[in-house]
Amino acid sequence: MSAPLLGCIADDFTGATDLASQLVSAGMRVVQTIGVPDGPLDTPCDAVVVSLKSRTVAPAQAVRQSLEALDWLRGRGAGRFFFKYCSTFDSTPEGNIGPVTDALLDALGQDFTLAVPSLPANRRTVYNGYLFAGDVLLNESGMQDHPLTPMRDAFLPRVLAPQTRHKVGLVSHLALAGGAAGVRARIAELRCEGVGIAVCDTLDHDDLVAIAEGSSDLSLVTGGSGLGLTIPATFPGFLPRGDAARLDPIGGRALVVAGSCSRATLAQVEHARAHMPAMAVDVDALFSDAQGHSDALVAFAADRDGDRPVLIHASMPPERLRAVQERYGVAQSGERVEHALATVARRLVEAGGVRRILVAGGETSGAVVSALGVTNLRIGPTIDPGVPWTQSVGTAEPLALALKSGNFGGPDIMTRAFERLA
Ligand SMILES: Nc1ncnc2c1ncn2[C@@H]1O[C@H](COP(=O)(O)OP(=O)(O)O)[C@@H](O)[C@H]1O
Ligand SMILES: O=C(O)[C@@H](O)C(=O)COP(=O)(O)O
Repeated sequence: MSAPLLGCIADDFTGATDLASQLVSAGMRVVQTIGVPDGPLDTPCDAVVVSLKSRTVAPAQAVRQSLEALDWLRGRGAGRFFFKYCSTFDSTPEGNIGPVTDALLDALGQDFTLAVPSLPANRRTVYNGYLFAGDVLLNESGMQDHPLTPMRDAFLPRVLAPQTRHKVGLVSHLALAGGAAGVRARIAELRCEGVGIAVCDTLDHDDLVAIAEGSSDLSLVTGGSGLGLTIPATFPGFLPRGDAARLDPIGGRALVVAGSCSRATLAQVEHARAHMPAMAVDVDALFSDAQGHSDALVAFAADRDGDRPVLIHASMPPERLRAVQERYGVAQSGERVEHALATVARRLVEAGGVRRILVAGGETSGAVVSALGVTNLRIGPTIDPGVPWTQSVGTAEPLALALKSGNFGGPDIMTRAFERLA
């Protein structure tokens, strides 16, 4: 089997489907694996995206998982690599963007890479090193209240510097004005200055074209999924394929599971509550009687007729979330909620006839997909930018899964997604 051109390592599952979907849009055949596979790759493809759940684990663990993924991808013959993290640069003060980038560079014997989080299609742009989400700076976008990775500084070189042992620099919009040649020249300059990781400004798609072309001789690039649209064309001789996004039709009951507390998901949950039966997770009940509360959630969702989706959500606004986290701890409450949502989804698939699931939230998606025993995902049509329908491989029956990044999607995505599938 021919080797994939591009090997990708994604630090969460929604991020992985986001990247996979951009690569598919650019005409690549993509396989998305859940974790690092045990064996060889049995499907021909142009790119492989290994989905990890490494965004918020301890840095040493994230590094270990990422190096295992790199080894496996190299073993499959991939020659260029992409470390995918969030377009809002989600990280803790210790990592894991810096430590994983350092480790991948070392393993590849390289001393330089780019950090390109931008995703202009979803209005994530970078200007003079400052990351914007929509019209506002990252730290005013709601991300300052993220349950696990609150982002309180929009100046990315300053966020990255304490996480890496490399000197951090900037490829600014001034260099991008010179197109791919401008990027190449700036990279050469930064290398002479001893910079190891350069954050890239990006305002629009043309900038992503210039960055992809100007960095095509780097073994490793890092960033958000935006570059996924422009990297494929930089492989000499690559011919985009037209049939990359076809999936089998999947019937069965529909479920929405929301564990994201982002502004976008909160608005989507509010919209969905007006259009489908919905039950909120009670975190206190999860701590006093996890099994009993899980039974109640399953019973609520199972006791519905017809094709209309049912919503189970833990999502809550920042002030209520803070109170929960003060009571039970950030990590402990997050894990408890993820485990509960994943258990409910698994039980409803095993015994409730659920075959179509939209999950909101990256960590939540990781927990759900792992509980369902998915090994690979085939990437299908896009619902909203960065959110494709996918089809599971490895489950007893194929499932239709949409793994939605917390911040992605229009207000009605939780209803519209299922219409798109029909
Ligand atoms: N009510 C809640 N109380 C405590 N933690 C919660 C609650 N709702 C969600 N969480 C946790 O918040 C985290 C949200 O992260 P994630 O699923 O990655 O969403 P996003 O995509 O917005 O980052 C998860 O760990 C989830 O379990
Ligand atoms: O880059 C992005 O914004 C997404 O692909 C992503 O990584 C989403 O992460 P979550 O917001 O945790 O779902």
